[in-house]
Amino acid sequence: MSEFSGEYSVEFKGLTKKFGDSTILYNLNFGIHRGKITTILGFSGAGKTTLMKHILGLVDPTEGDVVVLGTAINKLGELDLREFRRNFGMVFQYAALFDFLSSYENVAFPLREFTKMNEEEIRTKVMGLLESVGISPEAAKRLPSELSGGMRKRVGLARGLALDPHIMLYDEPTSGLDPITTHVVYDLMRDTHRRNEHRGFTSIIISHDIHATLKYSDYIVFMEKGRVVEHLDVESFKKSENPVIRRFLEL
Ligand SMILES: Nc1ncnc2c1ncn2[C@@H]1O[C@H](COP(=O)(O)OP(=O)(O)OP(=O)(O)O)[C@@H](O)[C@H]1O
Repeated sequence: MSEFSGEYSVEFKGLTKKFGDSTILYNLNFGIHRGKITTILGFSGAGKTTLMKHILGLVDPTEGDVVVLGTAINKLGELDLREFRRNFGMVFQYAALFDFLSSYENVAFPLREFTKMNEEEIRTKVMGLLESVGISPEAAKRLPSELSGGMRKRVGLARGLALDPHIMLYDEPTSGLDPITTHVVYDLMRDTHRRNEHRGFTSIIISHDIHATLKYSDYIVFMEKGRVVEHLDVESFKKSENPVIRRFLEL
């Protein structure tokens, strides 16, 4: 595991991405603060998911570098990249659990895949993780189809945390949830962050949800058409006079 201690967990250095003739990201230069919650906000098609894919090394920059925990991830070979991805935990839009595995087995999966832990160690770790996200031992035995949407997100979060990642990535983590469950999930994300922030744990969230973003983020990166319009701490963001931001805030 990385002992990285720089100011930014992720740095985009002159990142440009083109698909064919269309430019999707334009010469981005900024850093995502280590130990903080940063939300990437913007309208559909702004390039948020493409940016996230660069952080994970799933797509290569057309120009520039993406430096994660001090390593230019776009320069790693396949094997090193696979190992490096242990630094990340991910929670995607639809929780993306394995349907045929119980909650317990879903959380145990990365431990079986990537560690040499024995069954007893796995049990202790999985039950601790499930407890930390509010999943009972009884619910641990259930299949995802037997859980509510909010509970599936909790299990997804527990699974994302299994390998003690340095960076958690959430792509639209609450889409499809009702407003109350949305806030429960955000509370959980924040609690998870606070429990781990002493070790530089960084949370990066992609969202359209302005209200949750203002409530839960430390920093906000607002993107429009492949460019960063503002990158500010949340209090400064609320006061931004930028007309694009004002329009978004008034929605
Ligand atoms: N593999 C690809 N090939 C071609 N174009 C792509 C590809 N991936 C994304 N794009 C285009 O890049 C632009 C940005 O897409 P992206 O998914 O990053 O936006 P987004 O901000 O995440 O949007 P949303 O909020 O709707 O998910 C879109 O116009 C999309 O069509």
